[in-house]
Amino acid sequence: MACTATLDVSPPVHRWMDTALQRDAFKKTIPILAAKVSASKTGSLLKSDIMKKSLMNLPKVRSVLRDPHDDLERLVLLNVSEDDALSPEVRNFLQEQSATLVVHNLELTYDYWTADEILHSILPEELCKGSPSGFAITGHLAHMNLNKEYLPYKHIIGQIKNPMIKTVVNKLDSIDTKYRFFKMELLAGEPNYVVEHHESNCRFTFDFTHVYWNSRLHTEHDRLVQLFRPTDVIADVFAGVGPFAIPAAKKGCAVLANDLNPESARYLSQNIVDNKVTSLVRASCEDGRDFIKKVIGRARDHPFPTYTGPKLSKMQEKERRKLQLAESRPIAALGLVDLPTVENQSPRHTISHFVMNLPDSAIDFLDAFRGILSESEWDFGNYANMPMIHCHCFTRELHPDRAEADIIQRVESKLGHKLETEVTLHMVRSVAPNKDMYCISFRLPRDVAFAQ
Ligand SMILES: C[S@@+](CC[C@H](N)C(=O)[O-])C[C@H]1O[C@@H](n2cnc3c(N)ncnc32)[C@H](O)[C@@H]1O
Repeated sequence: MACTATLDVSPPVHRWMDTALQRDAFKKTIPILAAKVSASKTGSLLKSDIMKKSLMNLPKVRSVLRDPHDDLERLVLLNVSEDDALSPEVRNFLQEQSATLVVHNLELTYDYWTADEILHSILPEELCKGSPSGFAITGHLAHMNLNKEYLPYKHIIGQIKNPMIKTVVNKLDSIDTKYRFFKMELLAGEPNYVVEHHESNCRFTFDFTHVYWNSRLHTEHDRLVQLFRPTDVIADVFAGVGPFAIPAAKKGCAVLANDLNPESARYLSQNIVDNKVTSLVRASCEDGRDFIKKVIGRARDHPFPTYTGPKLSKMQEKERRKLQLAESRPIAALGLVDLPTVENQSPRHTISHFVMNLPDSAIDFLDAFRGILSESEWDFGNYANMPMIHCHCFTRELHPDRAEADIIQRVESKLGHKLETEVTLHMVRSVAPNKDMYCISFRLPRDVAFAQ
């Protein structure tokens, strides 16, 4: 709770508020002292070491005001209400500066306090300890996960919002099993769930109630996109509305982006246009398994234009590799992930990376990679280097060694092959007390890709 030396600047307590948030009730007037000095002296007061501990220093509150009665005078606000609270040194210093002490009424209103502070003043005391802190904000929409003990207060909690937020929703426990989007209930504001969200210099539009979006994956999106070279061709099997595909294309990559949810595919197409990457991203709407089987042929038959932007310098390559090693757990027995595969192709027709972010079941799709390449001369020649696979997954093994063993075992069993070289495991986030999300990256074994 905000507090200065002797003043209580916490919001008024209103534990009786139940359904309607009355913002006016949060007005608070605090009489404080101000040093009235000529405008030319304000600098000496503000810079003085003696005054440091006595100056008003509150967020969103201006500490120097014009004197309403005299244009040439200023009021330097102090953090006390009684002059006894000032030390003798401070009083002497103010006298030397010909400052006089006056009472100023500091007016704080609802907007002054943070959502957390307001929550603390309205929730029953026993709920204040672990009160839901803040909101996750996406575009104009704030969403929160309220535990069951907060549910009786959900409507009032929903009303605590800042002016940028037009809609507040509570994420319900149930998640759409097929397309992974959250069911949500409106707590406050307009029932408008189509948001425009900005991330990684890209603009994403989507309907929160019909597609998957998780702002917490922002760093994971960035991490993978940074691994890609601008010359790469990426196949995004579970692309959603494009949080990997669009930023990758913005750096020059060509992307085949797929999602089975027709709504995701529709917003993905809109985002491709809005972000002006139409020549670099192709959207499709089919099952991931079919997409994996067909995508090699699509890139071969309809190549992407050659990358013409600036080349990565040796230095940038080194940095990229360092970053990859720093952020992931190289699986010692298997070696490190090497730099991705294909050098400047002209035009681009060979896939360097597959992204598979469907953590619940992406591993189950890995057998679709068996036989994606044929023994044709073209495939042999162009896939001298196998693509990298970045496959997201969950594990209930919380110890890193056991998580590694569990994930590798499931991946190898689905591929029907041992993972050979260049394997790393990256812990993305903890999604529940007993469930972690990982990304395993590995180079597709040749024998799997060329399997009969
Ligand atoms: C966890 S979301 C990830 C979306 C996006 N890549 C991201 O990082 O935010 C998984 C996506 O896979 C899509 N999906 C679910 N099952 C699928 C399937 N069988 N084939 C293709 N896409 C599928 C869902 O519609 C959803 O958009």
